[in-house]
Amino acid sequence: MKSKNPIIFVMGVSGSGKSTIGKLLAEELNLSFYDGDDYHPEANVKKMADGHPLDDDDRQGWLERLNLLAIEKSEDGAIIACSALKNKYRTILQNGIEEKLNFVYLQGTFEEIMGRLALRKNHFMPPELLHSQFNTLEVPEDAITVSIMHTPEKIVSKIIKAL
Ligand SMILES: Nc1ncnc2c1ncn2[C@@H]1O[C@H](COP(=O)(O)OP(=O)(O)OP(=O)(O)O)[C@@H](O)[C@H]1O
Ligand SMILES: O=C(O)[C@H](O)[C@@H](O)[C@H](O)[C@H](O)CO
Repeated sequence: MKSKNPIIFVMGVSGSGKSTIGKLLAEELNLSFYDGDDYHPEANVKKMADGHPLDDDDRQGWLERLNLLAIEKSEDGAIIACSALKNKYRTILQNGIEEKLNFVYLQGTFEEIMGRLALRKNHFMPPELLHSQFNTLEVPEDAITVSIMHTPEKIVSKIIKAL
């Protein structure tokens, strides 16, 4: 691992496993975990729950909050789950941080992820929004990319090896 206390963003579309993998990775690395979903304003959560995808304007303030969180945690390190779908969103997350952030991209196909969303219970995000998540996604070129089709433990060990 390059840095002792890294800031690691676990990114990908809804249902790719950001919360599941992020929490486990945080345990393994003894770092705190923050779920980007908890930083959305209420209006964003309501919009998604009502079946409407967020747009760039909706995401702006949310990404700025997560950027501030990353700055605040730059000494201690942290694992942050955030969809970070577009290149320009990832640029917002990096603002004002000298050291390059680590992005881990959880890669899965529409069918693989839809299969999991269909089974997931008690979550505000409707599976119908997965199409727009994929349409918005700009696959990162310089992220640690791991297939979601392994056990969470295996995914985490692959990430740790790649860091
Ligand atoms: N590697 C895995 N193998 C099997 N099931 C998994 C794996 N990773 C996650 N899951 C399951 O897939 C579903 C989606 O995972 P999770 O909620 O962590 O995704 P997410 O990216 O955080 O979603 P969202 O962005 O919508 O909050 C959950 O039901 C979770 O238990
Ligand atoms: O950028 C986005 O569209 C949002 O962040 C979504 O990805 C949700 O927060 C999350 O995935 C739902 O659980």
